Amino acid sequence: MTAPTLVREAAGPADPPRADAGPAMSTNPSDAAARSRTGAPPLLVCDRIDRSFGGLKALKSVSIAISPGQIFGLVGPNGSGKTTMVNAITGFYPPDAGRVMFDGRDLKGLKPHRIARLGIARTFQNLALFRGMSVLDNILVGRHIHMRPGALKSLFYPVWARPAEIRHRRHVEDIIDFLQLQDVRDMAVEVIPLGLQKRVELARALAAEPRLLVLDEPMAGMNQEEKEYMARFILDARDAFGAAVLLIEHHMDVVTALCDRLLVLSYGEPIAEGDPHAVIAEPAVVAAYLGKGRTRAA
Ligand SMILES: Nc1ncnc2c1ncn2[C@@H]1O[C@H](COP(=O)(O)OP(=O)(O)OP(=O)(O)O)[C@@H](O)[C@H]1O
Repeated sequence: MTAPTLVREAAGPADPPRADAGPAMSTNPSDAAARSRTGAPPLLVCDRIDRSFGGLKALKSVSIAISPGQIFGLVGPNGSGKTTMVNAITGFYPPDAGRVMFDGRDLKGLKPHRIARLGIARTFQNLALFRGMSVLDNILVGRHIHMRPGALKSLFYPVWARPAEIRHRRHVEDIIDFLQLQDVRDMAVEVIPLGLQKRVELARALAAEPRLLVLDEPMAGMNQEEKEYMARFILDARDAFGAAVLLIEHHMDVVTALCDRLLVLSYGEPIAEGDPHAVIAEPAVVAAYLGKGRTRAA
């Protein structure tokens, strides 16, 4: 198998605008930016999110808008608040202030599993796979949000559940083919290389059929070839499934190659947003990465 090259592909197809979509928050500049790329209203809008841990302000008025089919990069030095932002969106650490709207719906008060059911799937910075389970079974876990057997259905398990189970397995097999995991599908997940484990996490997220895919450092610890495969799979996933992607990544070559738009955080604050190539050249961004020019404010 030849490694795909890490090149920017033409933007993928956007979902047609949904008549009922789009929160009424068009004053947000990110919102306008998201809309301008595809013409579709944003799928995700985070409006001035704050989040503290004790006296530490991990996020200070962070706004994001992502439209269907867009790959949005979120970068920043270690501890700048990227994972906290992911946790605010996915319901693990609800914001102290600000709103998260997904497809026009306010996510306030919703638990992570309810948010997942609305169509947001994530991968974790540190792998969160089930050791002792096969690759196939780990990916099947991603289908659980679509498995809701009622008491009556359970009573007639063979009649109701079998066809559903076959459907779920077929969907998972398609994803295994899509991500080229056939050779390891029956292996215990902990014995396969890290690069493939990361791919299994992506597969599990895709199994949920998300409309927004949140990828927290999907290439951490990978060598160049593995990074190039993963980059190709992210682009293909966006194109094949029409999902929007929020990508957190430290590798700048990846970010500039994949992302349509980039937001940089430093000490929990947005310091630059826009075209990835332009953003990473901004003096404030260079200074943040070199650790110059700012002192941490609590
Ligand atoms: N559960 C928590 N309790 C206390 N502090 C936390 C918690 N989660 C995050 N923080 C703090 O919030 C700040 C932002 O952390 P976060 O993990 O969001 O940064 P990050 O940009 O994702 O960093 P990295 O690139 O190292 O993963 C850090 O100072 C971190 O120590």
